[in-house]
Amino acid sequence: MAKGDKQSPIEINTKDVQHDSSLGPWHASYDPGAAKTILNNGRTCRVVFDDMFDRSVLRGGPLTGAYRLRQLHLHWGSSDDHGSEHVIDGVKYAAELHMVHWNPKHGNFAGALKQPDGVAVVGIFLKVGKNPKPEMKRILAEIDNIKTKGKEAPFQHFDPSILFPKSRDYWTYHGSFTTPPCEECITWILLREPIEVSSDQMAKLRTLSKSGENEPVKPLVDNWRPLQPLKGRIVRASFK
Ligand SMILES: NS(=O)(=O)c1nc2c(F)c(F)c(F)c(F)c2s1
Ligand SMILES: [Zn+2]
Repeated sequence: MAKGDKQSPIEINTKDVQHDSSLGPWHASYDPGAAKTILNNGRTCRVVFDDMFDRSVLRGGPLTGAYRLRQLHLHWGSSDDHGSEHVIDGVKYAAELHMVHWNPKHGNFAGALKQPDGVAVVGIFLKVGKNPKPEMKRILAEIDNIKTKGKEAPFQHFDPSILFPKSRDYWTYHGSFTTPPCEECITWILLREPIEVSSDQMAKLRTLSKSGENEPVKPLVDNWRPLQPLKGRIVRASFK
């Protein structure tokens, strides 16, 4: 897979993006009761949702049908000047949040990974600024409970749509998981407007360790994949 021609992440050069007037708005209708746990899997910090039914779904935009929210996670750097996976006109953000949804017409998540329309990921850029979004506090407050690899804590009554920026403007393209085995099953929906976090919040994220409880601390940082070749793909924009 990783040698395919639809790999992610990519750099988005906005001069090459094509506005597509047929791209409508996307809609997330999430059930706060679907949130279950937050965990440190040694590679990222992940919030897991109940995806047995269509409780929390994403629809519209470039998608056909309703995609179920399965998990959200983040990628970040060892300092505030980098960390995002996608890069916009050379700009790297401090972090990138991914909300992972899958298409139930493929039966289950494992089946969806094998399909080009199997998975939809909403990507939100995190920018270090002066007025951090209070909604990020809930996730960061849990960091102390999941410091080491394998640690998991209950994470309930959480509606991740509170993390969305004001604007719904997005870029979309077909790509892959950014972690091995990098299946090319993702419709990426990258939001143009970043949300703000504080430098202290980024420092908090960097206190996560990728090693287990009784092992020497190895800071969980720089869990982003390098840019992949565009290979002729078109990135479309929902906005002019
Ligand atoms: N960074 S990503 O492209 O959003 C992304 N990677 C993965 C991955 F490697 C997995 F094994 C997995 F089960 C996922 F749900 C995702 S979602
Ligand atoms: Zn990711």
